[in-house]
Amino acid sequence: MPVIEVTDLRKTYGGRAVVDGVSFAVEEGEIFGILGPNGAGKTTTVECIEGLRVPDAGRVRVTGLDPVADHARVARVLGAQLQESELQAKLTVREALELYASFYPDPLDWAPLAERLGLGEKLSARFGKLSGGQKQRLFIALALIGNPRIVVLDELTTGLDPRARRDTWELIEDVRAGGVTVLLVTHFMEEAQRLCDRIAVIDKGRVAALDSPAGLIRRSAGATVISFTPSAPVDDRDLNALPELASVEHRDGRITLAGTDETVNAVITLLARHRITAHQLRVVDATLDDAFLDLTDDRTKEATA
Ligand SMILES: Nc1ncnc2c1ncn2[C@@H]1O[C@H](COP(=O)(O)OP(=O)(O)OP(=O)(O)O)[C@@H](O)[C@H]1O
Repeated sequence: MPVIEVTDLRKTYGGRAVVDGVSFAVEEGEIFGILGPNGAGKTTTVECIEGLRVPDAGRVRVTGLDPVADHARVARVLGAQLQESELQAKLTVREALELYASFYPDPLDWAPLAERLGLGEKLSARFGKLSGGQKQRLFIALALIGNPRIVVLDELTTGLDPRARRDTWELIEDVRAGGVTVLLVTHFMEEAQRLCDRIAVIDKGRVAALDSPAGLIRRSAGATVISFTPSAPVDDRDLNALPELASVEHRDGRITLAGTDETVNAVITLLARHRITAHQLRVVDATLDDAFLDLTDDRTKEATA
């Protein structure tokens, strides 16, 4: 059963549709990612789910509740990462954790949570004196302290060093293992690929694609890339006739083709037929990075169309 349902959501600022008919559903217990370029409308979408912005049109439901009309009840099931301005500089880490724990009927024990997030040594430090990464970790702790059914994390690991980022990923996996649904807005492909069960790619206020990370990679035009230096010239007409070919590039005597496994098999057959040897042959699978660029870059779309 979906715990978040967004149907034809629209939000306009100054006559410009920033969210332009977004629909998706997040199932209970999944880690659902929202990925998209800067200004795509991700935060606006997520803040409509949190009840912090009022949609111009469309419907949002969180565990069946309207986040605007039922704000107090939604706040009890949905934990969200705060914005920096929402905490006073003089508050200590311990005070912030105790204060936020007091808002909820069944909060988590804050001490182990702080420890898990590497804040155990910082309990007496004032918020204003924390580093960017420490503030970030405190915001994650505060999003989880109410023991929510759903947690919304926007730019979860921005500002964290690689070690802290990996620790946070493990924490999120533990949180999900405990039955919490996670909605994650991220710019980091590695993070999305590692954590998310499904991803909605949002571009210019619309859902450009919605699939598992592997599914998005498979969908991208050049899911497999083969490159080689041929021992003799290869006719461009033969290359362009290869099945499922997405692109051909010639550089310094090297040929790079993007396509699928079928393209790879066909080019090998083609070379064998002409008795051409493929020196330094490399075959690489596309990454989520490639899929993301492919799904959100107009030039690529125009080129493949
Ligand atoms: N309150 C507002 N008033 C006017 N324009 C806004 C407002 N909030 C957002 N916008 C505009 O809406 C667009 C989408 O913003 P949003 O923050 O949702 O994008 P985003 O996908 O989260 O981007 P980023 O990855 O940069 O955080 C941007 O062009 C932004 O300038």
